[in-house]
Amino acid sequence: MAELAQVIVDVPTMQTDQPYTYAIPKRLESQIQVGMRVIVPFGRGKREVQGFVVGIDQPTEYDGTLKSIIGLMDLVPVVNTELLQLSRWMADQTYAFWISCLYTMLPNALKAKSHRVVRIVDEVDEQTSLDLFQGADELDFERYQNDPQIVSQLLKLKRQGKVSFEYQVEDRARVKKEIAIQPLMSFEQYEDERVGVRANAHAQQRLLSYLQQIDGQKVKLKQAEQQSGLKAGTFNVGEKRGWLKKIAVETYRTPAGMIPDDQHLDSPLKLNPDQQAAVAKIDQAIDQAQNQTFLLQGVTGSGKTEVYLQAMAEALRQGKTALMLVPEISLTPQMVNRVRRRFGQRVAVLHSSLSDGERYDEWRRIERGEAQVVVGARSAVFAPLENLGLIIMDEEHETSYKQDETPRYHARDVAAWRAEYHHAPLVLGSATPSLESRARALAGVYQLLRMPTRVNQRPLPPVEVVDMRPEMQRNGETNFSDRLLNLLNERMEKGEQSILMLNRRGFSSFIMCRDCGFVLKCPNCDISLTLHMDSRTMKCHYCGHEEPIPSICPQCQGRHIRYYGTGTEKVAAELQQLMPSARVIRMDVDTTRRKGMHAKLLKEFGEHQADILLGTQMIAKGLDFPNVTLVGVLNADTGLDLPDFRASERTFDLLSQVSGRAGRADKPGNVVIQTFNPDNYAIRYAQLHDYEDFFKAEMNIRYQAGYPPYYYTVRIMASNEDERAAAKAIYEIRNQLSVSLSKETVVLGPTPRPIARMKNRYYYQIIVKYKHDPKLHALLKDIMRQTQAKSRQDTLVSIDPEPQYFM
Ligand SMILES: Nc1ncnc2c1ncn2[C@@H]1O[C@H](COP(=O)(O)OP(=O)(O)OP(=O)(O)O)[C@@H](O)[C@H]1O
Ligand SMILES: [Zn+2]
Repeated sequence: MAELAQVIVDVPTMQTDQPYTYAIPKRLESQIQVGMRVIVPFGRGKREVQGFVVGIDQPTEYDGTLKSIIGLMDLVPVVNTELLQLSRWMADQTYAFWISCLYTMLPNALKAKSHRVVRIVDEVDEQTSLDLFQGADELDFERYQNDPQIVSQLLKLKRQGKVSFEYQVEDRARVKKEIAIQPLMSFEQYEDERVGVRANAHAQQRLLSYLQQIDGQKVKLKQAEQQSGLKAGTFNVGEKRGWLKKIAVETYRTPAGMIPDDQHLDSPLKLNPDQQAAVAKIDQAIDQAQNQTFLLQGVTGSGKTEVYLQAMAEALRQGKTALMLVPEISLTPQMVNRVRRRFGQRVAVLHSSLSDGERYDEWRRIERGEAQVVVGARSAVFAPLENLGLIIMDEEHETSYKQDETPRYHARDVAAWRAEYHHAPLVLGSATPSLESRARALAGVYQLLRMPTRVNQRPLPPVEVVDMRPEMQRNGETNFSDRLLNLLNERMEKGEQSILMLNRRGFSSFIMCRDCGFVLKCPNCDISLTLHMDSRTMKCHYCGHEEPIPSICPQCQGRHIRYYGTGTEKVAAELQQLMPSARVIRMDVDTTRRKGMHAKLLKEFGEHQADILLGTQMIAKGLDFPNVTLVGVLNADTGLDLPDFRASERTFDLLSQVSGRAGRADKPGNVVIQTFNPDNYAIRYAQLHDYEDFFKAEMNIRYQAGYPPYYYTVRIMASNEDERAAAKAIYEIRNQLSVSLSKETVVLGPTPRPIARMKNRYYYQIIVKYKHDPKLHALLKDIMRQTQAKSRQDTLVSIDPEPQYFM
């Protein structure tokens, strides 16, 4: 008789994308659990790979031919039952390997081949310490994992809280330690010591009474120094005299910013009737554990955040946990701070600019149940929260919720899956919902909650559209219309602030030779190089290729090279010339590259250290500054010409979002939108703050053209360094599809992808549009399987369900 485990191995190919059966050695039988990582032999030779245990079978008779698991990587599962199921569903939905989905859910620190150590975190008796740890305070678990006696001893110590198990990938992913002091004597013993110490040795006397005061508890040294007002040296003396001992205790790295302590939290605001109605509906769903999806459609400044916060509070009151997703969290420090100020220590924050160590610490706080509220960007949707009572997705229309590499999941779908698993409501919030979500609300699949007015009946700011064509004729090339400049000056005189946005969507600065028209392109990709003034180079945004800015045209040797496109730098320079006394903060990828810069610049602006905040799209979202009464969009139309059916929707969203930053408090606001397409419908409806009519117009266009939400879409791409091979592969796929798909399904292409060459590979694509095609899913899985099997041909095939971009 033997127990068998089902293991998904870390060999991401189609052939291995299924559980393999391994025998569980006797010594591991009592410890192994589903969701743990293991080391197993794989393939011929002595190759050892990592894997995840995804199932353990009933003991069976077996003939001894199976390979055995070599060792355990974990003592507790790193993936719980829910996430394991989710990973499997996700692999199926996104045409990705199961193993890739499993790793996607884990923090980096647990991804690479990790190394485990066992550390003493609390006193263990001397014998154990000598026997097991040989007097040191940590041991290398790798060396002992196959010794059942040692393992069981360690497990016992772990249960007693005396040792911790840690995964080490690199130093930065280590558990962080801090020195603490541990009093060694009783109150009376300290009393006796005091008598022995000279009365004028004030510091030592103070230390003794401090030690009495903390009553046997260990206190972090830094904190002890603060509380007692004593210097580190005094604690050293105390240690020599045997009054205390220094120990290392585990601490968490807290990402950016202080967490307020629980006495200084914000209290909830008094809700207005719309907010109240929304919160009541959501609370009811939480209380009754109803898996309902709500679409909270509230104009900018309608107080959606307060609705989120109060609904999350309800989930906590019910003893449940809450997950809040926000797009690109580093761009919304204000939002994170509001959540932290409301829930304090119970909040964990997850986002991409955390270091691996910080992320790992936050993950552990969640996994251990110490944090019950999680705020984070896309991948936070996998936060190992148990007992979820509510999931919120703010700005649900944002494309950053879709991952554009494998596994190509959309966080909205994953959130919906988890909400269903936990019988919890899901709240999708936006001022400008995606057409897909709004259509679902219309069909009654989602429940629509509306907040059509701003808090306290403040008006939405009037929006003026300025046609830049006559402006240019009058004033020559400029980024500032007379109207915008007048308003900017007026605001400055009144001591009010302005936000200016330079729309960089689908747009880059490039150079062109005026004599021959030559444009400098990337040698590896089918795209022009972007000018970067800060590093004085031309860069490719796809492959990273970099070269100096040419002063002579490489084609005709002419000297008339011109810079096209407008960067924030150039606009800032023009602004400084037009308004010499204005204090301007510039915010773009260059000025915010360093960690924490984004938050710092926003803080400065919030403290009115500048009159104007000039930035790219990154300033459009979520900012709430009461003193901002003017928003200017310098170029509204740059995104409109992209070969993408969502171009108008994105432009409308962006303009609505950024307009919403003006006049949010008592002072009324104004918005100026500069454009070369003043009659474009996306711009006109944004001017009128008219989501409803934009929705109708855009739905009509989508209907005519057969695009989402009337159809679902899948993009299939094939790439190869050899262009003909890529084309051949995509035609084969096309043929295969056309044989078996339903009549209603439309296959567009094959065509070269709009950016046809990238990193020296040629790309071809097919777009499949379908309404209901029962065979498609299986067919696509087949295609995936076949193309993977033929991998020696060097053709890569990817399948992207509901792509957000078609470039
Ligand atoms: N019930 C309330 N009473 C008073 N002030 C409120 C109330 N609800 C929200 N506010 C305030 O109104 C402002 C706007 O609210 P909030 O930022 O939540 O809006 P929002 O709908 O999330 O906006 P956006 O979509 O533009 O980010 C905030 O300063 C918030 O503190
Ligand atoms: Zn390139």
